[in-house]
Amino acid sequence: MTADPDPPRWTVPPAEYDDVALALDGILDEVRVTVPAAVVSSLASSTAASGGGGRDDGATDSATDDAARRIKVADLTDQEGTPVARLTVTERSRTAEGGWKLTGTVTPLAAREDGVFAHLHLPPAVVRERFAGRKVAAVPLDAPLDKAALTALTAATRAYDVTVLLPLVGAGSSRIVSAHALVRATVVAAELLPGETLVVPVPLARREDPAEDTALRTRVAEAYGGCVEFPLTSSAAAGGDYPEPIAAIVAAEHPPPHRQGLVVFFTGLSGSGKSTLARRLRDVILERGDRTVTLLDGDVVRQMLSAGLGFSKADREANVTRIGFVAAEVARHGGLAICAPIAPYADTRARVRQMVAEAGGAFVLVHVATPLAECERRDRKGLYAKARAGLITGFTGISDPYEEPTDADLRLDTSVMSVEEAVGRIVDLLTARGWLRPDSSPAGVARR
Ligand SMILES: Nc1ncnc2c1ncn2[C@@H]1O[C@H](COP(=O)(O)OS(=O)(=O)O)[C@@H](OP(=O)(O)O)[C@H]1O
Ligand SMILES: Nc1ncnc2c1ncn2[C@@H]1O[C@H](COP(=O)(O)OP(=O)(O)O)[C@@H](O)[C@H]1O
Repeated sequence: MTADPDPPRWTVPPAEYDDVALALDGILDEVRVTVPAAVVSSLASSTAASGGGGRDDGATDSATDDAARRIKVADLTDQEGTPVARLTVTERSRTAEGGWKLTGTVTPLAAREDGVFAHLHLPPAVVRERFAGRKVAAVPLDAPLDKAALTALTAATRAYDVTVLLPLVGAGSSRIVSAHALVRATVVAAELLPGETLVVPVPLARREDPAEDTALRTRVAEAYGGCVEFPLTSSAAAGGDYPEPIAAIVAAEHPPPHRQGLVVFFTGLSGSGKSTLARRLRDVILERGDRTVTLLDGDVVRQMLSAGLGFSKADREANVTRIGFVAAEVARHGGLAICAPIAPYADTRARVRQMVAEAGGAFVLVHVATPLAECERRDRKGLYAKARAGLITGFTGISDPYEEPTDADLRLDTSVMSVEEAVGRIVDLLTARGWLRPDSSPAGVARR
């Protein structure tokens, strides 16, 4: 069989990238990867352009199916686009969403240089060779070891010459601490265990199915030279009784709420009062002095981050997603971001909520539910009048949708409450949930 002269290439998502790494290390026999729709349609279009016929963009549905079926070899790249592995396809299948998955074997194209504690990485073959002739206990870990787990592990590995600790750092692998902290905590644990130890991070991505996770962990342990009877998923939970140096690593990842990343996200019609409340909230928090604040106001964002975007559904989604991305990064570092776009679509707001959660931040949705009639009466910028006159099309609330949130943490109607009252309600909520400290407000500042 001859390989395609110029195989298609694409960037695989993190979990698939982790599987590729495990397959290159010989832990998995095969990988199963998703073919991006754009890759299939561009293959189909290029066939059509060379005489295959098709729809406007040159690709019919059967042409895209044919194109996916014709992929025999593909180059899989890392996030920067560097090809890391060549896939030789053994099987193809359709996904429920109508896309394609390819299964196959991989060969290396470039050494994987990135990843969590990459310098500690050792392939199983190297570890087995290093400890040849010795009795090796290999223990996958997805949580920091607490005192009880360390005692159990010490007992379980007593009869072994070497203990290889395998912190699982693949996509979605640890729910208690970050992958980096898990490796740090494991390095500390290794020093607390008797006998010879080695720490090797393994990028095993978490599956949906716990049985599959367990089977894969056993496979990882066996690849590294042996498996001991030890609960593969550590029973340790956040708040477990950890030895001091591990406790410090876990605690650093679980700051008290007033130092946790937080996004306060205002949504509401134009003129509802989002910017006014967002600015006042920022000032109140700065006056209290307990947190720094990044304000991502709708108008300012549109000049900076979203210059050039208009008000079509796609442009609004892009604008709000960009705001969410920046806010999530602020939250990732323990900051407080206040956002104030109209954000008319529930899906986009949910996506922002998700991005913030993935960055480890908390998310508070404030619906500024001032009735349209009052927003229109205010009409500070004269835009409602223009929208009514048909001079502006697709104006939110007049000729474009606003999907009322059903998941708001607070609903504030500024036609019946003052700015100070509304901001006071938000401060009360943030304080009740611990994101602001109750004792840091100089009397009378929050409510004048
Ligand atoms: N067609 C249309 N619809 C709604 N709003 C319009 C439109 N055209 C311009 N403007 C002005 O743009 C401001 C809204 O921008 P946002 O970035 O907050 O909107 S969105 O979240 O992307 O939907 C909004 O400002 P605010 O009044 O501060 O909300 C309007 O002044
Ligand atoms: N209780 C209130 N809360 C917020 N804004 C109010 C209130 N009462 C009157 N306003 C006025 O309504 C207007 C709201 O405009 P703005 O804050 O720019 O809204 P948005 O950002 O939602 O478009 C401002 O002129 C503000 O002074």
